[in-house]
Amino acid sequence: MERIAAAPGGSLLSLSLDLPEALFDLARNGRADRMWIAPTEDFLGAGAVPGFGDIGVDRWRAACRRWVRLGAGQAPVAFLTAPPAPIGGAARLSVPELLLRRNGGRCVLVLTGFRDFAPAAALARQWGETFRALTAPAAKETQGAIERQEDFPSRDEWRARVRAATKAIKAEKLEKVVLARKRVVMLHAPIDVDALARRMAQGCVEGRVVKFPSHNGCALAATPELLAVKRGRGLVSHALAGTAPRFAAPADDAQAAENLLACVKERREHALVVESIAGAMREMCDEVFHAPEPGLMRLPRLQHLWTPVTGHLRENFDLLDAIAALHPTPAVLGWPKAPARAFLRDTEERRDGLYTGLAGWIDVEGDGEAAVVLRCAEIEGREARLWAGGGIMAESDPDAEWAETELKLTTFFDILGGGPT
Ligand SMILES: C=C(O[C@@H]1C=C(C(=O)O)C=C[C@H]1O)C(=O)O
Repeated sequence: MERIAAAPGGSLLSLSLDLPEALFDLARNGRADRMWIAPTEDFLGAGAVPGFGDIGVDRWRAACRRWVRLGAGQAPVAFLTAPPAPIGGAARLSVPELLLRRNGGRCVLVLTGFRDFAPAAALARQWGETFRALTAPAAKETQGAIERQEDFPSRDEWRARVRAATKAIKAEKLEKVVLARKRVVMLHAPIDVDALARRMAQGCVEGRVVKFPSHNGCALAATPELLAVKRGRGLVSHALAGTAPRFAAPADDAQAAENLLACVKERREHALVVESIAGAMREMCDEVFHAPEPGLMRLPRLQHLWTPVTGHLRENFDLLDAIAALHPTPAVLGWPKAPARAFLRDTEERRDGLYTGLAGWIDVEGDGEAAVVLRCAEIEGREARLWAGGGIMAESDPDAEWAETELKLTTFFDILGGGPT
């Protein structure tokens, strides 16, 4: 309290405290506004520092230069989002009042506030309240059965949309466009998003579970796609495009993988993404590298062509520059980007919530991660709006694309209770 009182006014102030693991688990079972649960690292956020709940990149950079840091030394973190692919654009940031971080067996609580003329005790009281709200016992878990569901567009409309896209591609207006569709699922009882997030995190092979507030509720995803990971000067972006189903029988599964790796259409679709990412990275990085052939990312229902692209960021470029340059990739928008965007605008595809947008975190040193929000839903009360899409190329078949999006939808639908787990 004395050190807080002595800190200069007009800047953000953070206090990091080591946290016993049991308290971390308590908070994880509580009501965090924002969650990032990944194999190597978990973040939970509660509350937002007044005036820093929705800030632009410049304001964040200015705040980082003056940040007063007390305590155990872990860097404070902001959560970031960027709009869905057809819009794209710069990230917005939110500085949590309370951040819980677990990595490498260490749990830390970072308390952040704006140091103004109010007494230090007022700041401490505010942190205490947010912590109690976060760790208050959760209501008993309920999971209503599915009452009804509907697909938008319908299957017939989807066929027409895919045909319109392949026609535009053949007319050489563009090379690829990512079409998406929505399933609106209504449950009998309000959806307990935190319980759902915990269930998703338990068996999550997709990589990371993210929960973020969105315009009309909250976005929840188990996403396999990382747009940008920065540690020090190292930057990695993962090209993920080209999809095949998984099969229970190992021989069938291996055959599907072989076909995917050999398929000219899927390889071309994937190569567009790799070339676009590598091109954007060369503007900011030295030593941009990727393997000449894609690998496979194998998920429970799907397998994807996958190429990590790595580079060393040059001086003066950071994670937020990388996001601005890379988002959206042709994996979720299409190629070239301008006609793909125009096609989606003219055909009035409106993506709810954060689907194909970004969710991530960044620390005051500029390290962080941004994931593409896929295999997700926007949840509001009893309703979950699930989204899935796929890259359309000249030779795409509407029914095959429907089947692919159907499999992508199952990642979330199964957890909601709609199918086998
Ligand atoms: C658009 C989605 O996925 C993207 C599209 C893919 C494809 O077209 O093959 C594969 C992975 C993702 O980059 C989605 O899951 O909704």
